[in-house]
Amino acid sequence: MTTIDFAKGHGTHNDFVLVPDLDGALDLTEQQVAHLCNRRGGIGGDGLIRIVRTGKVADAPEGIDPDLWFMDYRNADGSAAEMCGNGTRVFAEYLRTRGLVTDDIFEIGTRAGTKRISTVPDGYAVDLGTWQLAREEDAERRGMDSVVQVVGAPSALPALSIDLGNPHTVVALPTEVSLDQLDLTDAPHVDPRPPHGTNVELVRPIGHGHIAMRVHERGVGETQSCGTGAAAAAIATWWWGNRPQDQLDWTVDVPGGRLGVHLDGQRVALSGPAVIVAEGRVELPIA
Ligand SMILES: N[C@@H](CCC[C@H](N)C(=O)O)C(=O)O
Repeated sequence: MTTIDFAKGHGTHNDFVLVPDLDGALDLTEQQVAHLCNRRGGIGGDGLIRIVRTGKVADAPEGIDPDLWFMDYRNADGSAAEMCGNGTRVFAEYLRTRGLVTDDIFEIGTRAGTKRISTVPDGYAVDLGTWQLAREEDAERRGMDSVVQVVGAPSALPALSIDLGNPHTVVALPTEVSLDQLDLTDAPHVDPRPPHGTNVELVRPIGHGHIAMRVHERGVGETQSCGTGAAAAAIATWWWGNRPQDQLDWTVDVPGGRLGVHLDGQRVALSGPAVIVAEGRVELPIA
């Protein structure tokens, strides 16, 4: 029987199983990740983060310092994802509270490249890097590039696809559709179908620089929060509003709390809390 150390943490209730693998010896299968993330048979989480040096990660992108701590992120179904915004803060909290990092500003490796993290009064801010419109020509011409059908909305809704390292499809809800009436049990249907799947954010404007959203995450289902999703939602709302240069700071309310997003040209930063709630040892099922 193999048992491993774990910790459990969350960022605005987007929750993760953290697995320290300080010497890079663990090779978790999809089934083992799915088991650990299972809320009944395992620890439970929206995703799993293995804490390992970049140099020990076979599929780490080139160009990341091999000594940097790497956020090896997997979704609850075991699939690997390029990026997790809330995960970066929880990862940072683990590194700092366990003495693996002592600086207030430091870098980590991710499948979407090196990310810079800073401690801020309410937690951490992470520079998510550059964002792209996934289908710029369509977006510039029509203000949208796809349509989304979500249970609870009377008709298909226009949407904008944004790449933040991982894929997002953002829908601005018309005034007659409330966030509460949507049923996100199943993944919303996105047309055209994104080649690698997508996270879908449903957004409602609340005020100046302030939006609320719900999210259905690729590889997970509906979650209480998604950091890269909050960034995508703020970017899309800003972009639809003709990119006002006096509105670069956004507050994004998610079911699990509140996140901050700062836009800076083609770059975007995310801020919010991070909490470690438990740690222990858990038995790993045979792969
Ligand atoms: N919750 C995360 C995003 C996690 C990855 C996502 N499900 C994907 O597959 O891209 C966040 O806070 O950004």
